[in-house]
Amino acid sequence: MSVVEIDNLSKQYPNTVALHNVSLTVGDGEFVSLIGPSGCGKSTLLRLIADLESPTSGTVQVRDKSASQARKDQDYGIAFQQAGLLDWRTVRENIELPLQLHKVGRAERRARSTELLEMIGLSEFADHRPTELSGGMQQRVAIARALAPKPRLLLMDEPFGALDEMTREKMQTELLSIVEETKAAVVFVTHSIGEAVYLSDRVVVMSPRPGRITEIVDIDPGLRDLPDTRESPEFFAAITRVREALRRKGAPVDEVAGEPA
Ligand SMILES: Nc1ncnc2c1ncn2[C@@H]1O[C@H](COP(=O)(O)OP(=O)(O)OP(=O)(O)O)[C@@H](O)[C@H]1O
Repeated sequence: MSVVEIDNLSKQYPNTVALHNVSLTVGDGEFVSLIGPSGCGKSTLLRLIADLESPTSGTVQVRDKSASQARKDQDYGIAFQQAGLLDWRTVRENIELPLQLHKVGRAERRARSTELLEMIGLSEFADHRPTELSGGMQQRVAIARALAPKPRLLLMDEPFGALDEMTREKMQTELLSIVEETKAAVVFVTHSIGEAVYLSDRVVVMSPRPGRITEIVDIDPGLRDLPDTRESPEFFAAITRVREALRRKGAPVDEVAGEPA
């Protein structure tokens, strides 16, 4: 079953065609990364899925609903580069915020935030303010907040972009175990080829002017189970495949021979 169904989506700003005829399906529990040069429309595509923008033409469906209905129903969690936590609320209160909006009762909210705090390893910081946490810790809280209502879909726009390399790798590993546990599908925007390869089932390669999908690179699901994935020749081979796809900037995916539309 598909979680996101994007059909012939175009987005035109007054001076820019940000996206042109983009079609993409994201399956249940699938991890899909969007990668491409600056300005190719990655964030625009994510914002259209989240109904934070309206398309010029084409459609987006989230779990068989229109994007706007899915937003009203809060069918997805969002995490962006800036953790975007509310400084006047404690860490626990931040995590509970979407549950409050869902009108979940106090006891259930507390139980869920306790479970999530444990999952992200920050139980002892429950009553701290976000400003007392490091960038990586804040990012973990933002992810826990996005996961609180148990969404089947997570939309993430460079959530680890501001972190140092070591914290970033740790967060990537944590994110994978979190989505494995919650079975959420993820649409993930990144500038890092390594990050895209490490996390994804499929890497969607985009090119600008007009923004479109040029190739989709499948990543071997066995890659993550290798003893030291990031050091393995298989990992570097996959990175090379994505890098070459980025260099090709070829025809849209439905015109690339042998590629599915
Ligand atoms: N609100 C807006 N008004 C006008 N043009 C916009 C707006 N938002 C984005 N654009 C344009 O649309 C194009 C795609 O922008 P978008 O932010 O989606 O790219 P991106 O691939 O996410 O870039 P980056 O990797 O630099 O974050 C760019 O040319 C940008 O200038």
